[in-house]
Amino acid sequence: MLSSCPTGLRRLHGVMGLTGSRSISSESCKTPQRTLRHWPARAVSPTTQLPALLPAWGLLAVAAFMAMGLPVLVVATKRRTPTMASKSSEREGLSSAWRIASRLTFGSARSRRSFILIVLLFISLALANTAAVAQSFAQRDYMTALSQKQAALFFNKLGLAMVLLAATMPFRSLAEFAAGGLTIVWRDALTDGLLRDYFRPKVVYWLRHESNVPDPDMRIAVEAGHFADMLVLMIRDVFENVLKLSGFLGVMYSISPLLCLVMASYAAVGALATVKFFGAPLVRIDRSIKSQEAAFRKSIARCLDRAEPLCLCGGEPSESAESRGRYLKLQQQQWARTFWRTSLGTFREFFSWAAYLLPVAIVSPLWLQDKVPFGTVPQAIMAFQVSLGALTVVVRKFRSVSALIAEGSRLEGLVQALAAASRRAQNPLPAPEISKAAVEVDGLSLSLPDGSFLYRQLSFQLKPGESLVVFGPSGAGKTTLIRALAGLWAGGSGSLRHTRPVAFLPQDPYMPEGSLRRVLSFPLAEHTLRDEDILAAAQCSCLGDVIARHGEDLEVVADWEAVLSRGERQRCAFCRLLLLRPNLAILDEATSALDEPTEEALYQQLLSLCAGMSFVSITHRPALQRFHTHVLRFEVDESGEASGKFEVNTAATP
Ligand SMILES: Nc1ncnc2c1ncn2[C@@H]1O[C@H](COP(=O)(O)OP(=O)(O)OP(=O)(O)O)[C@@H](O)[C@H]1O
Repeated sequence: MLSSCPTGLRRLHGVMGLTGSRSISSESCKTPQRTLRHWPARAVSPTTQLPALLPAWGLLAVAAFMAMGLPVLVVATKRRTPTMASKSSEREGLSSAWRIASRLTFGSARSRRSFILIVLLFISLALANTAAVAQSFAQRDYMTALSQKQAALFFNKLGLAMVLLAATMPFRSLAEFAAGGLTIVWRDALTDGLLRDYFRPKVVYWLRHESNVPDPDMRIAVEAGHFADMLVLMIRDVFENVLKLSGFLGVMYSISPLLCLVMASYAAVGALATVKFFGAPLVRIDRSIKSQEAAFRKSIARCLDRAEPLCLCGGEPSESAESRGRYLKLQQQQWARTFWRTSLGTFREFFSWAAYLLPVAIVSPLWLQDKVPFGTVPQAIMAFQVSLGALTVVVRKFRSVSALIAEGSRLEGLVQALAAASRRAQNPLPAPEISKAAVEVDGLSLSLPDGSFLYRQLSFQLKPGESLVVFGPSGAGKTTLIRALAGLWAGGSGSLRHTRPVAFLPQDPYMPEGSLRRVLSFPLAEHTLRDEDILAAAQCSCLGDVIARHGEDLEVVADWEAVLSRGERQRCAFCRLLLLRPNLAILDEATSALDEPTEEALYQQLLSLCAGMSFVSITHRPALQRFHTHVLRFEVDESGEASGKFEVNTAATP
């Protein structure tokens, strides 16, 4: 039966594995023999089918490389001239997106799940596409039957086409499910990795101070999800197109090798033109729009965060002008993108319309010369369109490709910045070490980023249980000393050692979101503490009125940053200190917003409840001196450099 089929069709049987005697296509082979007088029946044995298809596959490889690989290489290897921007941690182009994508697939804890879902996606798409190719044969047959007015054969083949169409549905649903699952797994892997790096000790500090990534929140919370979404869509497209290509290229080659060659050249020219002329500008503009959108959003969010001081100083008009300016910059880029997208769209439109005429021009003469049945003409058009579509996926999806590359490079920029911040956090200068003494500072010199020194050769020592008050003019470097003790400074030399655990209380304490219990016990795990201990510590921190106002309910939730006064926030931090009871407490103007009697009451509590604990206080209030055993006094000379004088406090309260 096969030997009587047309050569090309038999070749396709080999490719599609449809060589069974009752297969759809072998059925269809009978029809033309019965109905078409001039259809040549060239006999080719099944064993020669694969070698005969080698030219088609060679052509496919070259065409696929030219249409997909080469343009992608052009974008990936495109480098900007070295500028300040290109020195940034933002990695450019496809290589960044690729690094992120490959980490998701191979380097994450979820790679097994990803692999299973990718295989499921591939198999379901392969089955759906096999059904689609088989359907194209049924279509050819019913069109031929229609042209020859063979009603019975027409309805028979039409029914077969409908069955095949229905068969693709479950495979399509399965592919949809696998793609959805893969998006979730990849977003999870990406978000998890970024969050873990973001919340490593002290990383956010260095990210804020030394990186040029102004919007990590946006990248983690929004763009990671979007990137995973687009990446899965892209992979699905590539799978689908490769499968279509392998199915329909065989069909096309069986009809006319010339058609195959024309299609491959046409696709290669189209894809190269797209990437060469539209690629680089669109990727660059997309990335710039992302950054400007983030800056615009941040300028609005900042005003909400600092609503009270902004309203009090009447800064709305000024901030409005600032935000408007950022928006106008964004708008300029949006116009540029619209221009490039319009040009790309026009090119694509022209490209696809011209593609309709080519198969008609090549295959119609064959039918007119009775070399092929009529159904071959629509089949060739369909195969040409599908194969061309597959080869020009870069052309058709270039908007998504450029957005994917832009977001991939921004995420890679964040990954790089987090890695740099993490290295910085592990290597502060000077690096604080653990000591048995409360604090030991020996020959400490701290410098600013411009290389100038705040002070040099500072030395002092505090034994366990001793305390130190630090005085000095504004800008002398008192807080910088605290930063160095916390490992948050990167300019200096000398030795810096202190006992652990240590608690730092800044002037403006961190207020977490959540319940009053969390605010009073942060960063301790709040549910490991008993209510009565938290309430007692709050009472000792002069927070009785705040607790009473909330009905002594520790579960009450509010925007504590906005609800509590600065003095109340400072008292919350004091409450945490009483619960934590570390070996060393460092208070940087931690009671500056309190009235003097409350401040003194808190220090009294510190001395009585935390006996044996050492503490260092930075303050501008001389009245606090009596609660400390030692004093460090900074003075600044004419050159702007400070020097510190350390002495025992003879006026300390016993
Ligand atoms: N990251 C930084 N980059 C550049 N200069 C900095 C940085 N951090 C601090 N400085 C400068 O270092 C100096 C010391 O700052 P620091 O905050 O230690 O002063 P201070 O003595 O605590 O002042 P105040 O009493 O006003 O709080 C200031 O002139 C400040 O501008």
